[in-house]
Amino acid sequence: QFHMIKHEDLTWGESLGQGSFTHIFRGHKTDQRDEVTHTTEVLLKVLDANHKNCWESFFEAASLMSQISHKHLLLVYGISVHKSKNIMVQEFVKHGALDLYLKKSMSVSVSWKLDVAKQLACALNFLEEKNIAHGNICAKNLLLAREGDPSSDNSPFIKLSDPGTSMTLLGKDVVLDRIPWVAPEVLDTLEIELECDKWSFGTTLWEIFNNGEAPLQGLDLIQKQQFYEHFSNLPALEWTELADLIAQCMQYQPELRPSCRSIIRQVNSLITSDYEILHATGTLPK
Ligand SMILES: N#Cc1ccc(Nc2nc(N)cc(-n3ccc(CO)n3)n2)cc1
Repeated sequence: QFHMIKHEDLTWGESLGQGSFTHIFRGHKTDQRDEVTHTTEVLLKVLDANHKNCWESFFEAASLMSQISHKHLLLVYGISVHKSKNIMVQEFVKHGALDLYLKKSMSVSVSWKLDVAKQLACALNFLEEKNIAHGNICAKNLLLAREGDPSSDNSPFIKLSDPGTSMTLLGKDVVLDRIPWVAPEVLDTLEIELECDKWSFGTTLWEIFNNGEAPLQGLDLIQKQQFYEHFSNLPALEWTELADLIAQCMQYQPELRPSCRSIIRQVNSLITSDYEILHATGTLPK
């Protein structure tokens, strides 16, 4: 169910950092189509050699992304296996991960952030309709394809990245370190259900409206575990309606979390609300 890409058709560029058990590089792939050679810029995601046992889950995550296609889901061209290297070949998304982008550019507007939130909600709704749980929703896995800028008022465009190695194969410490993105019930079951993505959506909203600052950043793994044991909540944002939506998503009882339809409706009402107009124009409508 995968397009296999020959290693000799890949050229490697600079390293762009690393994720859980993976390294990412800029690169190119060439393919011959009716005697014409096409060169495409790609992102090469390599599974660490010392985590070879995760290769099924690494490719399973990728195959999830290639079985379905949606404008807000990352395009995976295929995989390449060469000697001990397992490589996922992804479309290169121009502006990279949203968390780094938000940290760098402190000037994105409330409407820009709401636009991104709505796109993520649509991607989750699409996955929910297919009964597919992603399992790793966070700002680091939201990729910015188009910046959108205030002057020409064209809007941002995001793509949801692959979920990466599944929770079950990650060590307990890696799962604990994903607090508060990972839903509390996952710590016991290590099972990813649709409701888990709603919890993570709440955490990601919090990140976006805190300019990419990671929630619970300073806490160690014990303190993170206690955050859940004490049924704690993230600090509420000053925009009450937004804080309410985050609180609904981050309810400890999975069945109480809102449906994606409800999340989209609530994000839409935030978009049309006075607070947004006030922040966009500096004045409230008469
Ligand atoms: N400076 C810079 C810069 C870095 C990366 C890209 N592009 C890109 N394309 C992808 N397909 C995936 C990613 N990722 C980045 C983190 C993760 C974690 O999952 N993915 N970045 C563009 C500019």
